[in-house]
Amino acid sequence: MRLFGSMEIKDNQLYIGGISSKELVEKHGSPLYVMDEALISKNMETFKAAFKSDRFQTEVVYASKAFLTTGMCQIVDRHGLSMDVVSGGELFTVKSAGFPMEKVHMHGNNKTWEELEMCLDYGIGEIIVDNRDELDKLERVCREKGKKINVLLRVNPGIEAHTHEYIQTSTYSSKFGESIFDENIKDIIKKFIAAEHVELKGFHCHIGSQIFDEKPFFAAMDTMLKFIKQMKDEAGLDTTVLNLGGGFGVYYFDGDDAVDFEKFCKEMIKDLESKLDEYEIDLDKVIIEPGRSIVANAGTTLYTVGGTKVTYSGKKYVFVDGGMTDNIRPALYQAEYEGVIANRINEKTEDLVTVAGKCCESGDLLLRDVYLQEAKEGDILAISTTGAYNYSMASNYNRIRKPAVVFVKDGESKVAVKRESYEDLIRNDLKLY
Ligand SMILES: Cc1ncc(COP(=O)(O)O)c(C=O)c1O
Ligand SMILES: N[C@@H](CCCC[NH3+])C(=O)O
Repeated sequence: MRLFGSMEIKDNQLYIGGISSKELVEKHGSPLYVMDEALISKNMETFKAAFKSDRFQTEVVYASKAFLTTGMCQIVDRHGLSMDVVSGGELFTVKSAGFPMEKVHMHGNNKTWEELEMCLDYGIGEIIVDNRDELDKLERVCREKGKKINVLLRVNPGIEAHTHEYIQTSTYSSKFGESIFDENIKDIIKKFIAAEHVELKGFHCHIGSQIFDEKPFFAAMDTMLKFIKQMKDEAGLDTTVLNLGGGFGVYYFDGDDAVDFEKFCKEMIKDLESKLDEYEIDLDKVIIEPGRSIVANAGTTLYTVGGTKVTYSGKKYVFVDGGMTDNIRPALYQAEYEGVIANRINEKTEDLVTVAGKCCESGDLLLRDVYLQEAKEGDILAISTTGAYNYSMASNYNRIRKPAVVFVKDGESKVAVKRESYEDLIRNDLKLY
């Protein structure tokens, strides 16, 4: 298993943030989401330092869908990043954490009336409007409240990125945004420009997630710049902000060629600057929205092994006390991960096993056909790179209690989310009779 951030091996054990896996599980129980705070901070600072230009303002917006808790909002705030939210729930969390509302960007392809009202009541910085109908909705809410709001229009530049089809967002049939190839696009932009309560600041695009190949990002950027020029010339677009979204691929398992985001951001800025000259346009601000690349490698899930089984066909399973309820990604995207027996990490990895969770689904598999140290009941299994889209996509299936989340740093662990209790499971249930 590749080690990230503060991970180290001492006394035959995996340590994260200066604490052994055994101590973490003894103190906080299992399964346990462990977040390496120093690595999250480092990633944020890297993005901030690398995504800078003398030519235009830049803004790094953390895509909170990847992982959001109140404590995470505090970390994002400490590092001066902005925040992208896509629902009333994310927005409420961010507001309740005391995060500055002017740095919040609201997304979503189907914002409800209630969510649009929240955006205006909370005074958020910007709404990314998904489509022409949403503009009408937003105008109505603004009119009723006597308020104005800055917006970007999400457009689809039609760039196919090589990633799982479920997480591509810029194919011609994607549900997100208005296509730049729509025959009415000029009129749509004019409608935005003419809108009384809405200030169109520019455009947003996001081509997908977990993308390794850098070419589609550059292609999207180029297409967007040409589109901006066209809209300036043909639709009278004035000030311009360009938000290029997120999607930078990270390492999960052997063979993944992660985007070096420091180098990539610098190249992106250089390319943008030279294209602005080439196309004779100016941008006021360029924004990126990394989610996964900030938190994925900083997360490790610790499980307790309940036992093993060899099937009639000879397949060996290791059973753990979590599964698809805390990590849906293998079942949803056939995602692959790396794992180790964290309390005997130096032992040889000679046992070919599949790690299964405890849900009533044959597809509830966390690691498929991997070599591990020989696992026994009571061992701790660590799976790395679970910081993004694990906790945030956790489910209620089989009423398995959701794990606690702890942040670790310099030998200290802080609980960021308490483990769900049995009482929590029925807290909102009402008897019908
Ligand atoms: C609009 C938007 N911005 C940013 C992101 C973050 O993407 P990632 O976590 O891959 O960086 C997403 C998710 O794919 C998204 O839909
Ligand atoms: N949830 C997805 C990615 C979607 C990103 C948000 N648009 C994942 O786990 O990889």
